[in-house]
Amino acid sequence: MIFRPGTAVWVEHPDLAWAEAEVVSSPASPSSPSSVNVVLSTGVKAVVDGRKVLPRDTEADLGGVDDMTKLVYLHEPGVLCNLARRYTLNEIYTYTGRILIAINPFAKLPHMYDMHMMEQYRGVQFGDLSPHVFAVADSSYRAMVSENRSQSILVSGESGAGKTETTKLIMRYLTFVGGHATGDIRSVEQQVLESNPLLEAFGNARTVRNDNSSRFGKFVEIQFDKSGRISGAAVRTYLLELSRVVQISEAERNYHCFYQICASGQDADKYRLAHPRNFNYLNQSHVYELEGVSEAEQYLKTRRAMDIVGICFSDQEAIFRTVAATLHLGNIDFSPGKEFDSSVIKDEKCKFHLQMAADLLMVDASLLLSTLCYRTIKTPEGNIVKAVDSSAAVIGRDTLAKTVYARLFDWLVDNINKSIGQDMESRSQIGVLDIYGFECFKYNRIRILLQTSIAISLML
Ligand SMILES: Nc1ncnc2c1ncn2[C@@H]1O[C@H](COP(=O)(O)OP(=O)(O)OP(=O)(O)O)[C@@H](O)[C@H]1O
Repeated sequence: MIFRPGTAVWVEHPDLAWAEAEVVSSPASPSSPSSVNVVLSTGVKAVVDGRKVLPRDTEADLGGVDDMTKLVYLHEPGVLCNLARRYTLNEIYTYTGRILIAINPFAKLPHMYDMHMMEQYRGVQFGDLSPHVFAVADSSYRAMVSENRSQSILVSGESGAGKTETTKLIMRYLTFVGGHATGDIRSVEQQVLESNPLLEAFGNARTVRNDNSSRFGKFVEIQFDKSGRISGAAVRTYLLELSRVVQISEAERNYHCFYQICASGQDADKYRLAHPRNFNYLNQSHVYELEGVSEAEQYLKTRRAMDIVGICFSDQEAIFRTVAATLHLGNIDFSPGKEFDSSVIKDEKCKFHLQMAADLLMVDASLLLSTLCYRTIKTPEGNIVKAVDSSAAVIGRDTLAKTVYARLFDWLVDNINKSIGQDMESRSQIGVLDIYGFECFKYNRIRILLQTSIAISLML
């Protein structure tokens, strides 16, 4: 693009992402035909790559526009500048056509979500009022009723962007407009929310961006009868990040339940647990505590959530036995055996953890050990038992820990659904997909690459 001198432009900036500038001359020199001489709004002169210069609308409203399709230039700096202008005025929501962009306010805004606000958005045409998450929920509800078709709302964004909070707000609004068919005092929203501490204890962890990051995808399905009243709900979870059970990066943590059980006092003693620094699955990062969080209190909260969901005492005991067993399992280490490519348990300490893991899982300790140190290969002539080296034994141990944890999580979700009450014959549903947040690191692991590509393909 050729820019005439005096043209208002955006130029890429290492700290600000984009900076306001004005073209002085273009091209800067015959030897570099694509570069442009600009002067930034700070007065600094610069020569920039003309391919990274974008036009700027000098007449744009200083308060921003509520729908970005109204922008003269719908490019990255235009969008960012508009969102920033609105955010300065405490407008955290902006539309781009039917898409709602929400900026995390990191502050409580009760007036934004109270009953009065819900009344205001009820039945109002999308776009008639200021952008709001209730407008999205309302238009979805009305489309479901008038078209008699199920709807879904996709909530996506970076880790810590506010997806889970937004999902809760959508549920609150749907409960408000949909009521409950059976007149149950505990609303579906309440029931789904009451199960949250439980899901969070087992499926949330600290990441670099969020102390309470959901490490699983969640599809909350609100079911409606033919008159548009809520008749049930279900929570479907998927893609729990299992690698976290056995491997964590510095500054992150494993799932909350592990720290909670270590701080549970008598229960921790019963399961022969100690401070998290003593367990291989927890001490790969040195973050053991979260600011303002008492793990002992959280443990009681998780127990209470289990009571609410209707998990009986003996099942609760079995759940925490499994969690404790996972920690002991992670402390079983191996040394090379006498024979080539074989392994043996490393020392007395490891033998203690093996015995504990076996007792808690209610399996035979020597059988557990041989399962980890040997592999059975099925052949047409019969089974061949082959020893494995110590690194393969460690992989086997970690796979076992991840599998046990995955089964435990699925079992919990099944119980939550039984407690909430699904309507198998519902007429239509509104599904809210809270896809788990992607993270941007300098070097992204394959998991993050896959997560991000799923999030992007769902958005398209
Ligand atoms: N609308 C909002 N109003 C007030 N605070 C908010 C809002 N949205 C998010 N927050 C704040 O941001 C924090 C992180 O939000 P949330 O847990 O919803 O992020 P997330 O996108 O679900 O993250 P992750 O993908 O890591 O699970 C919340 O604990 C809350 O403090």
